[in-house]
Parts: sequence; structure tokens; C-alpha cells
Amino acid sequence: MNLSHSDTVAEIADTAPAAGGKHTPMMVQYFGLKADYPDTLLLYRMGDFYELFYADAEKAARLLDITLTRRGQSAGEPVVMAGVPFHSLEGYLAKLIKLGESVAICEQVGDVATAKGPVERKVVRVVTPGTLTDTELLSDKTESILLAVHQGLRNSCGLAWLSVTQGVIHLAHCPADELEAWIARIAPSELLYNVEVTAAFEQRLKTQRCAVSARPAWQFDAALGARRLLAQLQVASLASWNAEALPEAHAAASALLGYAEHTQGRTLPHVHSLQVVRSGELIELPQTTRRNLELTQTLRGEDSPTLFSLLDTCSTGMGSRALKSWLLSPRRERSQAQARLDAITVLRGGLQQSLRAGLKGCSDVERITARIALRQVRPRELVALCQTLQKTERLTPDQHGLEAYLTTIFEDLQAPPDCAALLGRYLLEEPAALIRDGGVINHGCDADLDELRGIQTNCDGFLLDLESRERARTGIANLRVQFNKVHGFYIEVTQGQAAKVPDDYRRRQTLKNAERYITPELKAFEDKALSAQERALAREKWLYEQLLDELQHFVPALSRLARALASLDVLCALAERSLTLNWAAPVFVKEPCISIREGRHPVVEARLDETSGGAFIANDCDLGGKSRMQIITGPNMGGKSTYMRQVALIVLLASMGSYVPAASCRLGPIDAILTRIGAADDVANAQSTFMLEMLEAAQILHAATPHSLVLMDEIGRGTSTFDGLALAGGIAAHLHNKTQAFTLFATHYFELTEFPARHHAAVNVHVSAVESGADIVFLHHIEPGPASKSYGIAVAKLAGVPAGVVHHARHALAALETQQDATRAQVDLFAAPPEQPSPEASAVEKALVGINPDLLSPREALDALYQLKKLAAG
Ligand SMILES: Nc1ncnc2c1ncn2[C@@H]1O[C@H](COP(=O)(O)OP(=O)(O)OP(=O)(O)O)[C@@H](O)[C@H]1O
Repeated sequence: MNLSHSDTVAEIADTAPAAGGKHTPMMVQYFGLKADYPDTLLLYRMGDFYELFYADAEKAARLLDITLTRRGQSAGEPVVMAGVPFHSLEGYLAKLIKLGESVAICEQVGDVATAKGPVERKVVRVVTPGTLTDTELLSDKTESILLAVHQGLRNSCGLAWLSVTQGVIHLAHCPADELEAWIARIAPSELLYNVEVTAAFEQRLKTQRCAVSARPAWQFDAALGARRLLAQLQVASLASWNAEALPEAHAAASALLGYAEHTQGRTLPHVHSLQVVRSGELIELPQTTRRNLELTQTLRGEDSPTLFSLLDTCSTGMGSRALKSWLLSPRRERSQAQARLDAITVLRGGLQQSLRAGLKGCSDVERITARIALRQVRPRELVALCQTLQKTERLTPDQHGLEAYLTTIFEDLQAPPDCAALLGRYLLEEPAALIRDGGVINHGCDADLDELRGIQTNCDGFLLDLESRERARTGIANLRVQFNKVHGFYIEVTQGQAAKVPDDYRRRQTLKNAERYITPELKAFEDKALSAQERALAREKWLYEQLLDELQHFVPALSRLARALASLDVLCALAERSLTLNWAAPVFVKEPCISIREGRHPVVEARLDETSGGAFIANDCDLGGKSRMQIITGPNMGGKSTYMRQVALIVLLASMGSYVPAASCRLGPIDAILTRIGAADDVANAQSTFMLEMLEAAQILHAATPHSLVLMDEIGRGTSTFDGLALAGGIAAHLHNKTQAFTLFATHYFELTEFPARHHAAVNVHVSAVESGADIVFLHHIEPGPASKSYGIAVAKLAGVPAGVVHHARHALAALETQQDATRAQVDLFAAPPEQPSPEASAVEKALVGINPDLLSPREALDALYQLKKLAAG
């Protein structure tokens, strides 16, 4: 029985002996279900609609722009409701999830025909931003990650995260003050935390750019988490992952797995691998660096042009997602990067083209496998999987002697035997979109189904056949077998012939001129035919479930195959990019250095290419040994930022295991890429440009080491000239003397070009430009030594600032320069400041030093307190 939207009102009322302010039985059922999902929009199935009630309805009406109505009565009040048609659910879900909402979907599970009172209903799945599995709700190129954070003792936090469509649980511990950096790196879509955390901690989490959900405290239990992990991974110990001594992460994992299972309505059989991420293993790439280098988003928040959009020529969504993860998680230790480079080198030798042709059209095996495990997979996804399995069998190259990494990939690429055959046997080549509609299971797969389908298609043939057989048997030449909706099938015999009917004919209806009969054979056929369609559909659903059961055995092999396909896809894309864009293999060395010949900024170069904006000017960069810091000067628009960014991008590309846009590159160990480049006011967080600039600078000064690459672009420009210059000088000196990081320091303060004279590891370089008359021509070439002058006014002229303003500025500049020459104080910007006097300890502080609280009795402690108060007063 399907109900229309207006019928739902009738159902509310029908089931409603709502006397005396009591809720109707249906609303009682609704409230019972809603109680389990207080913070989640509950979509309550009623016939052809999903309805929301009361506060949920008001919220949904606002968010989805759907009509809010008041219908029927329950508890003496009209019921506030809003609904969406069941066939448009996906579109509305996508909208709600994008807005960070979670949605519980409640279906009718009881038999509508036999139900007394409201039909039984159950929440069958909960869709939340971090636990999406539906291909239509997910972005192809981005993982949807669920993260649980546990605030532990001693300032330590436990993290556990996973993508439900991926099958790997990640664990980590971090100091509380590094939490934001970790969250930024993990980039979750949804974050879970213990409802009992401190208000300050909760506030920190709520400012993250993702949906946050508070979960009950008991779910964050370390022992429960460890047990859950063991059960999930089906192992007796976590030792092989070195994941035993991580109680805070176990507590987070407990909440993570509990929530993921709760949303899917089942366990996660495809999640069977674990990875412990330890700070110190990855190259630091703070959020500012990702933003400033435009790795996956432009500064304006667009997806392209970015380094990722340039690199991503992957053929599959899982390849694109793997590429993004390689790019954002480069490891300090370089053996993995070297293995990738070696594989790319082999693929460049010609294999890459045929493999890419083979990869084209491969389906997203990773997500399909997860959806098989969660029993949510759609028929067409399985057909696509079947085709991909057949393709991968042809992917493995004939040639032997591939290097180790590729050999492993091709081993894992072996499709699980019999899986494609199973799918081919069960499924039509072009099945219906949903099993609910039937038309999915192949012919010849199941005798019962074939017979049921046969009944539907061969109905007419059977009746004609029966008619001729019965005419022959009875000798009644005008006997007819017919059907009508009221009486079903019957054999019609004219009154004159009625005496001839055999004994097994049972009268069904008497008309003026004819009798209508039914026979046991016709009755049996009728039963079959009338319910054939329904039974065929039920049989198809049952067979589909059987298929899902059988597919479960293949899940581990399919997960392995998905990983191998994704890695091969990335390697082929990187090989293709390196050939098309003329990139070179970097060389990793032990000594600390960044040594680049003819480096280019890949994204700027590609844009110049596209717009025929001229050739990109390649530049060298040598950091290490005697020069660890470059002070970069030169005109605005000269190419300082481009140069600094390209060095960082080349270091990052090499570290992930890609060829690089340069003629050659030698790279020593790198532990972080830290950047301070430009800044927009963060009005939302009430931070000024200058405050942000200083915050970022402070973070860099704390985090950088001699193995870090630091980019500082025009530090100090957000405040007055003297403040800014003094700060820039101080920061440069700290980076040079204390941190000793590889530093590219672009500045407009000419005074800073004196810095290298006093600092042995710093050198001046400048971007070249020439003046022709009053105009300026940028050469974009990095040359040794400081810039000879500033070209701000020439650049302003180039930008179209009115001639009058430019003229005025030239005069003002001349006047200022004369004045400054006359009065310039000889301030030594870079001299070390006098030691900070340390204030003398007070009497109270001195007394405190002598107290050991662990050795005091309560009485002695009280005495000590009085003593201290006396000292303070005196
Ligand atoms: N090496 C290069 N070859 C060709 N064009 C370049 C090169 N470097 C920069 N450009 C072009 O010059 C433009 C300005 O470069 P960039 O932003 O790096 O200058 P800048 O010196 O940092 O300027 P500002 O000081 O105003 O920030 C780039 O957008 C690019 O189009």
C-alpha cells in the first residue's frame, strides 16, 4: 500500500483515538523512535513520503525550502510536519549533509496489509557527514573522514579516524596544543568528542570546519576500544602494528567504531587494517602551508588551478584520492618516495601509456567493495565491478623484471578467481538501477525465477495451448479460455454445450447464455500468474541477498585489488605528468641541502602555457652548507613569491615520490615546510592581518628545525615601517642563528639586504627587472646580490594608477629620500639585544622553593600556608 502526501494526514487521524490530549498511536511510535535520535533529523516513512515532525519539520523546511504544514491532530494540537517524496530522497539528503546535518532514515518494515495500528517502523540507517557511503553523496576525489578525539590525562589527546568506504583505522596520540594541526591534516568531515570534556576543549573543537557530535562518555573507554579493535581486526594482539600502548587512541577508537556501526546499522566487515600515525614520521605541512602553496585549493577556495588539479590525470576516483593523500602526507623517511620514483621511472619507459588505456573506465572498486561489505551496493555498481575485474586480468604486463614496488602492485592486482564469473552469472548486463524495481537478476541464474518470468511472458501462449487442449478433450469447439479482473481466469462454455463439461470443471459464474468454469490446472495457473510478478520481485531480492552473501568472501581480495589499482593509477598519472611537463627525477642525499637546477613553478608555468603568456623563466636554488638563508629583494610582481613557492613545491613533490619541475634536484632530509605568505584578515575569528602574521611567524619559530624549509614573504608589512622592519630583522636573526632552517626570506625592507654582511649563512638574491624609460620590464630571473632599488611607483603605473597620482608619488618619494638620508639614525638592526634582566625572586617565591608538598602532613601544610601569607603581607 502506498500513501500519497495527503493520505498521511488520514493515517495520523485514522490511528488516532487521541482523546484527552493523548498522542495518536502513530505519533507515539514516532516519539519512541525519535527518542533514540535526539540530535538527528528523523525521516519517517509514510507511504510515498518521508515525513518530518515538529522541530525537525521546522528545521528541514528552513534548510530544504519545503512547505511546513499543520495537519490532523495529536495530543489535542495540529501536527507540524514537512515531507519529501521518497523517490527524491537522495537529492534532499545531499543538501542536508552538505549543511552538516545528520539524518536517520526510518522505513516501514512491517506488513502494511496486516498491521493493526501503525505499521512497524525501524531506523535502517543514519547518514552523517563523516560516514557517507553512497556514491551519489560522496565526492569522487575526496574522502569523507570520521574522526574521534579523546582528551586524555597529562595533556595528551588520542585520535582515531577512518573513512567508512576505505577500510583502514588510523590511530595517533598528540599533545593537546597540537590538536588543531592534527585535525587540519586529517581534514575530517565529522568529529566526535566526549560529551564530558571541558567547556574550553569543546569550544576548540567547535571552531573546526566540520560537523561535530558529542557522544556519551562511556563510549570513550580505552579497554573497550582495545577490545573493539581486536575484534574488528580479528587478531589477538595489536603488537604487530605497534599499537598497544596508545590508551587515549584506543578510547577514541571505541567511540569511532561504535558510531560508525551505529550509522550503518551493522558491523564493518571490510575494515580490517590499522595504521598508527606518529608525529615525526610525516613532513610537517601545516594548514597555512597547504593554503599558501595552493596544494588542493586556490587562495580563493577553488579546486583549480592547484598543484593537485595539475597532477591529477588519474583515471579513477580512488586514484585521485590516493594521489591527494600522497601529496598531503609525505614521509620524512624517503624509502617509500624512492620506491615510487623507481616505479615511475619504469613506467616512463613506455608501459605507462598502455596501462593508462587499460585503467580508463575502471570503476571505483574501493567504494564498491565497502558497499558490498555494508550490503548497500547497487546492481549497476556490481556490473561495473565485474567489467573492471575482467579488465584488470588484462592489465598485468608480460614483461618480467619490474622493480619491487610494481611487482607487488601487479601481484595484488590479480582479480579474485570466480568473482567476475559469479557476478556475470547473477546479474543482467544492464540491470535496473535499484533491486526494489526488479529486472536485475540474469536469465538462467535461478530456475524458479525463470519460471516466474516465463509465466509473465508466456501467459497468452499458455492460455491458447490450454484452450486447444480443452476443446480436444471436451469436444466443445467454441470453448474459450478467458480472463477478467473481477473473476480471474475461466473457461467459458455456451449454455447449449454445458452438458458436455467434464467432472473436474467447477462452476465459477452463470451468465444468460454461457457458463464459466475453472479447472484445477487453470486455478493453479491463475495463482501462479497473478502473483508471478510479485513473487518474481521477491525472488530477485532474495537472490540479490544470496549474491551479497557470496560476495562477502571476496571483500579482502577486492580491498587489496582496489589499493593496487589506486596506486598504479597514481604512478601512471605521475609518469604521464613527468613526461608531458618535462620533469626530472630528484635525487635524495644525506647531507642537508636543497639544490635545484632550473626549477619552475608547475602551476604558473602551466597557466602561462595555456594563456600564451610567454615562457616561464627557470631559476636555480642552492640552500645548504654555507648558505642556508636567502634574503630575496626586487620589485613587486618581479616573481619573488613564485620563486619561493616553486622551491617548496619541488621539495614537496620530491618528498611524495614524484618527478619535479626542474632540470635536476638534490634534496637532503626535510622535516617540515613552513610558510608565512600574505594574509587575509580573518574577520570571522576577530584576528587582524598583523595578529595573524605574528601568530604564524611565532608558530614557525617554534616548530622549525635545521631540516625545515621556511618561506617568509614580506614579514612585518602589516604594521608601521619601524615596527615591521625591527620584527623582520629579529625574525631573520632567530631563523639564522637559532633555528638554522633553510630559509627563503622575501622582503621590501632594503635595510635587510645588509643582513648577509653580518650573518655568514645568509646571502642576498634579487629578482631582476629593467627600466625602460619610466616603465619597468620584469625578467623574473633570480640573480645574486640585493636589488638596486624599489620599483613600487613603476609597478603602480603599470597597474593603471592615474598619471596624476603617479606624478605626485614620484615627488613625494624624492622628498622622503632626501629627508631620510639626512636623519637616518645608525641603528644596528641585527645586533643581539642585551640580556633580559631576570627579576629577583620574592620572599614568598624563595620560601616556596623550600617546600616539598609530598612530605607535608595536612597540619604542616596549613602552617606553611599561614607562613606564606605572612611573608606576602610583610
Ligand atoms: N619565473 C617566472 N617566469 C615567468 N613569469 C613569472 C615568473 N615568476 C613570476 N612570474 C609572473 O609574475 C607574476 C608575479 O609574480 P609574483 O607574485 O611571484 O611576484 P612578487 O615579486 O612576489 O610580487 P609581490 O612582491 O607584489 O608579491 C606571476 O603571477 C607570474 O605571472
